[in-house]
Amino acid sequence: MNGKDRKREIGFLFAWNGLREVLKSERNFRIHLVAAVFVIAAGLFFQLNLLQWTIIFLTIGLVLITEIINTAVEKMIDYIKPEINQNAKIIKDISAGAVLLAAILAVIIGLLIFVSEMKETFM
Ligand SMILES: Nc1ncnc2c1ncn2[C@@H]1O[C@H](COP(=O)(O)OP(=O)(O)OP(=O)(O)O)[C@@H](O)[C@H]1O
Repeated sequence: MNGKDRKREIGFLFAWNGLREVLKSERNFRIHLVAAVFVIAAGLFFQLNLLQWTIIFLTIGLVLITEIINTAVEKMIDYIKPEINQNAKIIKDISAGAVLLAAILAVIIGLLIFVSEMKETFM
């Protein structure tokens, strides 16, 4: 393996480490993951089409990725400004706001897809 490949592999390992850290330390991330598993199970039950699956996976990704970035922001603020500080508060609140928005969008998209599927299947 040449130096460039080795560097790329190490970079990948660091990134993987980051995901493991979020999984280990963030309860909300684990809750979102469990929710994603339920949504995928529901998708299999209702036999979603290609477009619906694409939207579902994009939405799951949006929620998980915003949660990961929010965690990075929180950890960065805790590192550079561990004491009570108004700017630290605003930065964390804005970052948490991104997760909230993604979660609200996910609920709306989930309702749009699954309510129409339920109507077709059960009514
Ligand atoms: N250094 C700080 N100075 C002022 N307010 C802060 C500070 N740190 C956190 N806060 C306030 O507390 C809220 C919660 O921050 P915290 O870092 O505990 O995140 P959290 O929402 O509990 O996230 P998690 O549960 O994922 O760790 C922030 O949104 C902010 O309003």
